[in-house]
Amino acid sequence: MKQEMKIPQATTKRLPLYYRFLQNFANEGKRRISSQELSEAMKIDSATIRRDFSYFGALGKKGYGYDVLYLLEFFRQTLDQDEGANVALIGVGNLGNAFLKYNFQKNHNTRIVVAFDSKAPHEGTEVNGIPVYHPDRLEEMYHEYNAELAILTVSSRSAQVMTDRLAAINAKGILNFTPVRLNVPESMKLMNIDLSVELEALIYLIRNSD
Ligand SMILES: NC(=O)c1ccc[n+]([C@@H]2O[C@H](COP(=O)([O-])OP(=O)(O)OC[C@H]3O[C@@H](n4cnc5c(N)ncnc54)[C@H](O)[C@@H]3O)[C@@H](O)[C@H]2O)c1
Repeated sequence: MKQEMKIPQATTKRLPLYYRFLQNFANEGKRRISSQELSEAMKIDSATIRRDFSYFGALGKKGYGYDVLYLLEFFRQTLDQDEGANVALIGVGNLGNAFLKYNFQKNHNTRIVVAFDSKAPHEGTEVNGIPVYHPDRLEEMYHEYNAELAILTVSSRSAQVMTDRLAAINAKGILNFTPVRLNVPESMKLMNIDLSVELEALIYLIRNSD
């Protein structure tokens, strides 16, 4: 992202969501939207939306709401939607296979360009048209395919080792699906995705709603 200011991770995570909803509104021909309308569509409270938007400067006007096309352009640039990113997938088991079969590009400019699995042959194979190599070739192929970041779906015992190797080749970020709390250098961005944590949060919401 181009932004230099410190934006909370929770806000960052919502940006692609805002972008998608704004795209829908724009496609419907809507040119103006209030935080209340966005709130109802996205099921996020309007105070959160206003606070999120405030990190990017005063994007809305009182009594007018937000200019949909302006916001869309703003988020598109902020999220680098034009450029997209090349992603490497490390670990092609149950989860990794599902990611290779899911076409990210339908919604985003981001794509998995190369994958690695210890069961793959040295010369490589293909899953859904995406090359899969043995991890012996990580350092060589990561650069060959211009990967910027990695999705980590290896078994727990390999998680830190592969993270260290990714750090050594200056991978910019890791989306970590393993349950391991990874040590990464400061220069590397890390996001952890844990379905059980998300599920617990949902259960909490269900139990505590009136
Ligand atoms: N975050 C979540 O919500 C969630 C959900 C399910 C599983 N997981 C985690 O995701 C990971 C993958 O789960 P899975 O069910 O796909 O497991 P899996 O055993 O089916 O797949 C792991 C794959 O990693 C490969 N691998 C192991 N070491 C490697 C290395 N050094 N380099 C490259 N590939 C390597 C294995 O050959 C295997 O194909 C696990 O750590 C699991 O705990 C997370």
